[in-house]
Amino acid sequence: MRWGPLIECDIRDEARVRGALEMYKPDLVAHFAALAYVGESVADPARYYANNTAGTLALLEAMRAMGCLRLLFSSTCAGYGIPDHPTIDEAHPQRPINPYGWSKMIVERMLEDYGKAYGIASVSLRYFNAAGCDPDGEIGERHEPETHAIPLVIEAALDPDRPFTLFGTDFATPDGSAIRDYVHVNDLARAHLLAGEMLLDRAGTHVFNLGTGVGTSVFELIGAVKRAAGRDPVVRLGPRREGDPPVLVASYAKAERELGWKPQCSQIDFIIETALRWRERAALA
Ligand SMILES: O=c1ccn([C@@H]2O[C@H](COP(=O)(O)OP(=O)(O)O[C@H]3O[C@H](CO)[C@H](O)[C@H](O)[C@H]3O)[C@@H](O)[C@H]2O)c(=O)[nH]1
Repeated sequence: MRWGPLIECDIRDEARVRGALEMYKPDLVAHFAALAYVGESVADPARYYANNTAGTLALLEAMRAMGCLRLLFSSTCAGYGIPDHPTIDEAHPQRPINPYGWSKMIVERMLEDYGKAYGIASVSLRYFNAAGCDPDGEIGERHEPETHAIPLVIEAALDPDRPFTLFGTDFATPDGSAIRDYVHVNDLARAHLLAGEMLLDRAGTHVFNLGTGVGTSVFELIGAVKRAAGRDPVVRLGPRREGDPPVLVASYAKAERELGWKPQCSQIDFIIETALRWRERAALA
């Protein structure tokens, strides 16, 4: 498949999106961008509903108007809320516990309805914890402000003046810290290619978990950074962050069965190694 241009624009600007669709006449649209900070969504839900939910609605309307009827949507595991059991498949009920999760779950609902009423075919990819960087150290994540655990633990290992605050040590997990399923961005990228191929000849509304089936606690993350950086990150123990579920781990069996996808480079040590390489390179730039 040939992938078209990456267009950076406010998707709420329907006229601009229509213009881009008019110019490129794509067979499908992949919509990656979103606000994705759990804590921020609790403090400022309006931004999340405006960007993630209303923005995707405007995008869908532009697509419908221009006759582009396939969408690849970056969704999230945050829709699962507090899971009933440790490893979750796509049939697990969706009941988010933060506005971020709701803002995306509503889009998934819209996609069902748009599929039935207007024939929009879609794949929602429910990312678990997207992590790691391009192994060459050329592409990585930089958020302002940074809120994600991996870059912050790395920062705390490299700069003792920027300690890492661990949010919650009283979860019902073996070491008391929250468990997440970290999946390397290159594995996520490959899933998009496969899902895009699938959408070209399959109608309907589809959802897939993208995770590894392996959970890593925040304490284990700190241990992995210590191994990679050769230094102890400075850590402070803090209270839980509002909206944080204790455990989120994916079953990716459906993606394996229907997309032929499985994680290939999401071992936690590799994720940390690539994130550290990117951070060191970015510091030199
Ligand atoms: O300074 C920090 C930052 C994070 N954490 C902990 O580290 C874990 C991972 O936190 P991140 O902020 O890195 O990631 P989240 O799990 O909050 O968020 C991720 O998972 C969400 C679902 O809950 C969404 O999918 C979201 O897009 C994705 O970034 C959590 O237990 C969090 O409490 C800390 O202890 N201290």
